Amino acid sequence: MKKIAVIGTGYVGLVSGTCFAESGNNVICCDVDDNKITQLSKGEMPIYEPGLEELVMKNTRENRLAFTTNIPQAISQADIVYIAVGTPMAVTGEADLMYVRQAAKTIGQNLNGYKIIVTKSTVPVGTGKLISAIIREQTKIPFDIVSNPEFLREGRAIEDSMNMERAVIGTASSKAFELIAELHKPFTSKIVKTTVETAELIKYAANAFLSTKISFINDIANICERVDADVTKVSEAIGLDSRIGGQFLQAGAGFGGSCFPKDTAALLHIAKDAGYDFKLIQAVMETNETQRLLMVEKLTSALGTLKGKTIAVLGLAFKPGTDDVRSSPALDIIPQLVDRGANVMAYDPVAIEEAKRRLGYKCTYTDDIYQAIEGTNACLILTDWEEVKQIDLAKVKGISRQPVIVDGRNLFEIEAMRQLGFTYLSVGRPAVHNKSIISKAI
Ligand SMILES: NC(=O)c1ccc[n+]([C@@H]2O[C@H](COP(=O)([O-])OP(=O)(O)OC[C@H]3O[C@@H](n4cnc5c(N)ncnc54)[C@H](O)[C@@H]3O)[C@@H](O)[C@H]2O)c1
Ligand SMILES: O=c1ccn([C@@H]2O[C@H](COP(=O)(O)OP(=O)(O)O[C@H]3O[C@H](CO)[C@@H](O)[C@H](O)[C@H]3O)[C@@H](O)[C@H]2O)c(=O)[nH]1
Repeated sequence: MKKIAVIGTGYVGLVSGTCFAESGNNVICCDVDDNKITQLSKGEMPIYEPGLEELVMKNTRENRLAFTTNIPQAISQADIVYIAVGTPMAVTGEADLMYVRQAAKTIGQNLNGYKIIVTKSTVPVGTGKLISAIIREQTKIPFDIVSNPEFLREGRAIEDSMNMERAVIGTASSKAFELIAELHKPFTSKIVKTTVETAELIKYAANAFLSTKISFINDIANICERVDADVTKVSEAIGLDSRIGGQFLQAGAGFGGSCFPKDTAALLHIAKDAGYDFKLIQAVMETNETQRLLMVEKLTSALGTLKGKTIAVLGLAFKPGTDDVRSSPALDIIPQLVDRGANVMAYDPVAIEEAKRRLGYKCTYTDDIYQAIEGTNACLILTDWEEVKQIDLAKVKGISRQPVIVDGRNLFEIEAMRQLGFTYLSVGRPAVHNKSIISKAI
C-alpha cells in the first residue's frame, strides 16, 4: 500500500486517483476548487463518467480514498505526489503551464521528506526539469521526478485505467521507476521505461498520431464525395491491414474534446521551439477546422438558406459517454448557424448544463430528442449518442417540417434513408436527395 496525493481532481486526477485506491493504495485527491471537493465529499460526481460514482463511493467507504482542499497536508502525508492539474491551450496555442507551476511551488513548500513527484498532466518536453527547478527553489530536501502520462479516454475512463494498454514511466531514478512500475502492476504488464523528456513527448505523439488518422480519413471522405466513392468501405478495407488498423478511421464532423485540439496545437509549438516546422500536424489541424465548417455548408446546400430555418442539433458533447463539451464540434457550429440566421434546438442526453455554461443562450436546449426535432427544417447530427443511433426515423419524418438530415457521424444506411424519403447528407458517402425538398429550398 502506497500513500498517494493527487493534485488536481479533474477528469484525470479523479479517475486515476480512484483507480489507484481501487488497487489497494491510500489516496487523497486534492483541489483548489472548494465546490468540487465539497461535492465529491458528499458522493456527488462533478463529471459524468460511466462507473465512476460506484467506484468512488466504494473506495471512500473502505477508507482508501478521500478528498481535500488542504493540499499542504495531503502532500506532507504522501510518499508519491501526482500532478494532474489542467494544461489548457494558451491563446498562442501552446500549453499553459500556470497550474503546473503553482502545483510545483506548493509541493516545494510542503516537502517534509523524500517523495516521488509524478506528472500525469500532459506537458511539453522540458516541464519535468521546470518542476524540478521550481521545487528546488523552495527546498533542499531530495525528491525524484517522474513523467507518467495518462492515456484514458473520456466515457471509458475506468476501463482504460484499470486495463491500460501500456504505462509509460520516464525518470532518471531507478528507485522511482521501481516504485511507479509496481504501482502500475495491477493495471498492465506492459511498461515502457524511458527518460522524462521521451515520456513527455510520447503523450503528444500518441494524440497527434490519432488526430492525424482522423483528419486523414476526413480528407479521404471529402474526395469520396467528389468521385462517388464510400468512405466507410475505404476505412473498413484499409483498416483490415494490420499495419494500418481499423480504429480512429471514422470520418465525420472532426475531432473535438479537451485533448486532441489542444495537444496538436501544443505539439506544433514544441516542434517550433525545437526549430522544426511540423507541417503535417499543421495540416491535420486545418483539416479539422474545415471539416466542422463543412457541416454548415451541407445544411445550407440542403435548405438553400439557413435564414429563418429551425435546425435540431443532435449532440453537444464532443463524443458519446461524456458531458464534456470542451472543443466540441457543436460549440463551434451552433454559433455559425445562429450567425446565418437559423434558430437552433439543441439536444443532448447529458451535456446541456455544460453547453449552456459555455454557449450561453444562443439556442433552446432539450434532453428530449423528439421535442428537439418537432417542427424543424433539418436535423444536424454531431454526436454519435446511442439515443441518436436508435431514433425512430419514421417518427422523425412525421414530426419534422422537412425531412432533411445532415449526419456528421454517418449513423444511418444510405439506402434506408432513400426509401424513407429523406434528404440525407452524410460524410464521404453518396448524398440522398428528396427532390421535392431541393426544389422547395431553391
Ligand atoms: N480529460 C482527459 O481525458 C485527459 C486524458 C489524458 C490526459 N489529460 C491531461 O491531464 C491533465 C488534466 O486534465 P483534466 O481534463 O483532468 O483537467 P481539468 O481542467 O478537468 O481538471 C484540472 C483540475 O486541477 C485543479 N487545479 C488547478 N490548479 C491546481 C492547484 N494548483 N492545486 C490543486 N488543484 C488545482 C482544477 O481546479 C481542476 O479541478 C491535462 O494536462 C490534460 O491534458 C486529460
Ligand atoms: O474515428 C474516429 C475516432 C474519434 N473521433 C473523434 O475524436 C475525438 C476524440 O475521441 P477520443 O479519442 O475517443 O476521446 P478523448 O477522450 O479525447 O481521448 C483522447 O485524448 C485523451 C486525452 O489526452 C487521451 O488520453 C486518449 O488516449 C485519446 O484517445 C472525438 O471528438 C471523436 O468524435 C473521430 O472523429 N473519428
